[in-house]
Amino acid sequence: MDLSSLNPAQSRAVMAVEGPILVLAGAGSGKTRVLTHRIASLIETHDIFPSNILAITFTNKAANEMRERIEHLIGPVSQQMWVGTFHAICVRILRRDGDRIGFGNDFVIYDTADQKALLKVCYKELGIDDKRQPLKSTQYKISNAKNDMLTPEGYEKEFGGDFTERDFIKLYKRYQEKIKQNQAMDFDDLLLNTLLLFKEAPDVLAGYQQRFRYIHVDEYQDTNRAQYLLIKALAGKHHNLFVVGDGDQSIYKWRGADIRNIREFELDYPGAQLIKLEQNYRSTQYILDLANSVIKQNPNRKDKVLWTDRGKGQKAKYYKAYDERDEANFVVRQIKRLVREEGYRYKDFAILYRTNAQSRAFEDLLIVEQVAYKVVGGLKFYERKEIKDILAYLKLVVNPQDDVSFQRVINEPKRSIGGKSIEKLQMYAQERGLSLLEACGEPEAMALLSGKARQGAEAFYQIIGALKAKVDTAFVSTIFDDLMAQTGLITLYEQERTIEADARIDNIYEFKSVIDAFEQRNEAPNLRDFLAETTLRSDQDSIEDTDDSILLMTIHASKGLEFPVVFLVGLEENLFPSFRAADDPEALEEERRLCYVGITRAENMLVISHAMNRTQYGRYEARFPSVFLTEMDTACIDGIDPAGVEMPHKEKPKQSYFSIGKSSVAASKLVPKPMKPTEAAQTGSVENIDFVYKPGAKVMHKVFGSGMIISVNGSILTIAFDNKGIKKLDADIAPLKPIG
Ligand SMILES: Nc1ncnc2c1ncn2[C@@H]1O[C@H](COP(=O)(O)OP(=O)(O)OP(=O)(O)O)[C@@H](O)[C@H]1O
Ligand SMILES: [Mg+2]
Repeated sequence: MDLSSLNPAQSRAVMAVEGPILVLAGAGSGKTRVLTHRIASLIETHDIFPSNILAITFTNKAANEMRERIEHLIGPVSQQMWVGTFHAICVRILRRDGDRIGFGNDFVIYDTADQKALLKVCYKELGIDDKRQPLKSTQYKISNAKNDMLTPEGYEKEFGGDFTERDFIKLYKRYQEKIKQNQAMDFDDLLLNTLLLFKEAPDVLAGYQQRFRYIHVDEYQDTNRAQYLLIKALAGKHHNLFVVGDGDQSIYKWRGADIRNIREFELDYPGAQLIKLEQNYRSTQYILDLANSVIKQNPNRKDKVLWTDRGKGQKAKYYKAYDERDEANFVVRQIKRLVREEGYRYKDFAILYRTNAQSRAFEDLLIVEQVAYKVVGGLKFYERKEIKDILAYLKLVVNPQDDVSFQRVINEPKRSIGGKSIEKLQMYAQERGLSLLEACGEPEAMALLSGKARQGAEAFYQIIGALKAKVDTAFVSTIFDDLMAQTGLITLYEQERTIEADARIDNIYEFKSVIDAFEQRNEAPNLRDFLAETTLRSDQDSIEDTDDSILLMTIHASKGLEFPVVFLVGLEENLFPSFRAADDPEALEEERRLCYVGITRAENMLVISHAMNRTQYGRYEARFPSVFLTEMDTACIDGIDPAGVEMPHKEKPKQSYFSIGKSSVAASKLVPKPMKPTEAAQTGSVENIDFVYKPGAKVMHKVFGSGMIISVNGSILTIAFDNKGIKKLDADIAPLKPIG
């Protein structure tokens, strides 16, 4: 093992083999790197079998990187090593041994959208009004209960006395019954059921304890209770547990992460070695000092030393924007300049923001400017309708019990099966303990449906049946091709001849290439594993190294990553820190840690900005600069007034703020149409400004180029394109931008 690329403290961590070890260190000090090196060293120097090693990472991207690096070092035997996220590891365990707690290895995994669909059914059946008990909050509460290891019964015991909890308890119970009936698990169930398995089947646990002699966990500060218990169980025999983390980067408290797990590691694992790393290899000194000036405002933390020999570097740049469009304009102008003058590539830049909705202003401009960009975790590929439809078909092929998937696609494409028919099927199925798909195989049930619906249901049953027969022998790609041929999904979209349908077809082909890649990567590719992998895909996975694109993402999604240049935008009160932190000191501390994470992603250059006015939830209003700006050490920032940050002003910016070269966004042609804050707005995924298009206005289309609007009918625009003739497009979906 070559240790020359590690500093003494890092080498110590790599060479400490037995017993519990905690590496506690600030951002960019090489924690993840040490973890990877240690695994390689176990195999290379200490002759540990790869199959005795478990490594838990925070994202699938990190897992793949680790696997690749280790494969590079030791070759294909690394395949026997288990590397993955908590969820992926649990899936693997449950597929092998879930039968011991009543799960076949065919169970499907429900993502948040599936969860929502299932909850809707529960609301309906129980007659509970979602205005009184909002669906989103139920979803959140169920997840929290599960992270705290509370089953519906456990929850009832604890909180049943409180009448305001009554509806929630009913919903949680019904939800859990149904999910079990469907042979499904949501993300939290994966952890919970693994723990349950270990409790019910101690021999199974003993087997894994024996197998995983060396256990590793990255980003330990963000583990929740269930994850903590899982590690504790697995490490229960050999106690060779190697965890790395940084209390200052704990940013998932709202999802149940418990910072005590890291603080009390030495109590939980007596005799633990503590190793601290102090040299930072990522950033220059100004950036580190700036990060430190913010995080040191948090009470109850141990101050850490972090130094770098990369030199002082450049001070952070500061920009006070007039509004969010001016902010975007500034950022894009800077990026273009740096590419032009300093030899940066687009992929060297990351724009980090607090909420997803903020990406919109940047996207607007980047499209007009024709600069390649990627929104990480924004509009997720796997959340698009056509992809979810295909996934639902495939899930149903694997698991005929999956009623949620059945309802999603039974009438997609149209098979004349409406709500009434489904209700009839449901009644029939319920009485006999069948799934909806199974009911379609019963002549008696079919007799209940009208002629057309019956034909549709029978055809559907046949399609799924024929595919199911191939599941164990055929390639995933063959099953996919068959599915397309039998359902005619692509053909139908082709007949639509709209841009949206074309985009959907593109996405379906893109999906096919996902399958191809999966088959190339795996020795024995099968549909079950493929579905597990796609459902567990995390936000960071959409980043591809080869892309030369600017990356846009939330600070949460940037954890563990690094970029040569970082733009940290929207440093405003009630945005960053979030309005939720207004009168909650603990929430404010978490926001501050998030700010620390954001700053420490930067290698060479950091640019911070805020806007004096912003449209949020449809209202254009004056904004106050973030408290974090006032905490930052001004000696590390260029262009900021050391006397403090000024309050908002309302003067108009110079015209140049709005224009970059020829293709400027003409602010005057756009009439903002206020939108109500929706449920989605709270999760940050809503686009908060919408534009009214008028006849006569010029627009730019991503594919067709420039054109002029001839008429407007609702959201349907008729546009005469300069080179592509006249087309009708839906303003809500088409990749269109107004141009001046
Ligand atoms: N000894 C070293 N020599 C050279 N480069 C190093 C060394 N240690 C770490 N690095 C580099 O420093 C950067 C940061 O390392 P790494 O991502 O492992 O830090 P981290 O502590 O995990 O950061 P974070 O807290 O953000 O997850 C990486 O580019 C890594 O390759
Ligand atoms: Mg790391």
